[in-house]
Amino acid sequence: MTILEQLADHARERVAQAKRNVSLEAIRRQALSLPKGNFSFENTLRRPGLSFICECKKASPSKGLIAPDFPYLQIARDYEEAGADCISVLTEPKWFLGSGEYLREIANSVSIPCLRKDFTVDEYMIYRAKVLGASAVLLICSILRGGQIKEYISICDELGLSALVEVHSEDEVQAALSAGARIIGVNNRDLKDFSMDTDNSRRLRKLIRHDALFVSESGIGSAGDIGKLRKIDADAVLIGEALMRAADKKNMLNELRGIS
Ligand SMILES: O=C(O)c1ccccc1NCC(=O)[C@H](O)[C@H](O)COP(=O)(O)O
Repeated sequence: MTILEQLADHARERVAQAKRNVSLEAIRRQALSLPKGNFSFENTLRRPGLSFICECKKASPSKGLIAPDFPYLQIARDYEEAGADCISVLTEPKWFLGSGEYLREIANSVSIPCLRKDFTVDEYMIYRAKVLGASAVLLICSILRGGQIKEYISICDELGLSALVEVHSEDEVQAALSAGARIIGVNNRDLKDFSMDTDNSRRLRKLIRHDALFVSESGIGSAGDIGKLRKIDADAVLIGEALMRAADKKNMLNELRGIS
């Protein structure tokens, strides 16, 4: 079983457990009772220039423990102060050591949009994301069927949340576009074997022109990487590990943004 299949299976178990405490109908009602979101994540990415989505990630399947000391609120505030456009918060508990509570607290403490970074396998997780204060959720094409991607985008639309639809191959770009994705994230990491190829963004960029916003994800860690992504007109970059390992995150983000 690949790590991605294990992550998806475990997400299904988490959802089954959560439903024993709060039913799907109850979480749906709770989410719909909140003011509808205003698609702030998507609108932020639509602004001219390259947007920076900065990630709060304590650990990962490929790297193990990345940040033994993880003052997530301070990290999120530092990102915002240093000019991050959005924050990505890992909520997966087993491999990433994330938590929904991190997302809730961060979303309450910053004024920029927050993405719930998790392995969405059930509509329940989208309603929960809204309740936790997220402005966007991640939909990974390779763990969803085409019909599910479309259905989940329409649930996001109902709630005013943005959907970042993640792809790794040409077929997945087509699936994302057919499902009506308005934001497509190209992952440079192959989530089945962890191999990294930052050229994947350049290759798939040609297939995503004006139909959707283009986000390059993973393995981005230098001003040189950012320069290449500016050249292909990426709308946004999603950066995790390079920032998490930097002792001075504000300084690192400034360097990546080209601000000295
Ligand atoms: O990061 C992993 O090891 C990983 C393994 C399996 C599924 C997802 C994984 N990462 C999630 C991400 O997509 C990254 O956290 C995100 O794109 C940032 O990547 P990076 O800048 O390389 O930390």
